[in-house]
Amino acid sequence: MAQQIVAVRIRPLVESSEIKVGAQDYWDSSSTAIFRKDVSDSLPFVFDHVIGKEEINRDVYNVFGKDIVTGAVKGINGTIFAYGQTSSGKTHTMLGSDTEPGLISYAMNDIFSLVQLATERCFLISLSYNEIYNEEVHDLLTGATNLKIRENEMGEIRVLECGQELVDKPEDVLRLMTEGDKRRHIGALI
Ligand SMILES: Nc1ncnc2c1ncn2[C@@H]1O[C@H](COP(=O)(O)OP(=O)(O)OP(=O)(O)O)[C@@H](O)[C@H]1O
Repeated sequence: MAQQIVAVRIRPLVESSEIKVGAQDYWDSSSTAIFRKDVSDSLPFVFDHVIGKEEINRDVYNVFGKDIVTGAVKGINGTIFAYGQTSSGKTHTMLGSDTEPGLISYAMNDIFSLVQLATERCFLISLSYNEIYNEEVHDLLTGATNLKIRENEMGEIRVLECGQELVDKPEDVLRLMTEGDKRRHIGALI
């Protein structure tokens, strides 16, 4: 049975663009809901989890990513998906920064470590990298545009004819995903 967990992550205000111009933090939270501070009787927006602004990417990965990655190595399909408006923190969460690795780094390290331990099985690890923009699917590895998406008889969603690169170490994945101006596209790991 498919399981989905939806969490909202509250990010700190950004010094250079938000604190400097006097932006305020309007949200209070509990462990599963967020509320507007400035609205009396604000209705709660409820999620499976609220990730507080003090939590770093490693905490987020350990709570939300690790089980999905461990499951994937055992053959269970899994997706980690960051969704949100511009500047909400998708790239920070998935890719990270020079000072803080993102979920993709933690996931890749775990995948390659788990695969090395599973000596009784053989693994082929490949990367596809697609962007959905204005309802169109683009291939960020090959440059192909307007790819088609189809569901197969197993109920799996596939992007048709998208490029694939074989990878044999975690660093290959980050290099392929960040060379050129691709850094801005990152929001999901499937
Ligand atoms: N949890 C966090 N802690 C500290 N800074 C964060 C956090 N999340 C995001 N930021 C900062 O907020 C800013 C916007 O984040 P980010 O670039 O990740 O947004 P995005 O959702 O990927 O935006 P876009 O859709 O425009 O690409 C960046 O300066 C980033 O460093």
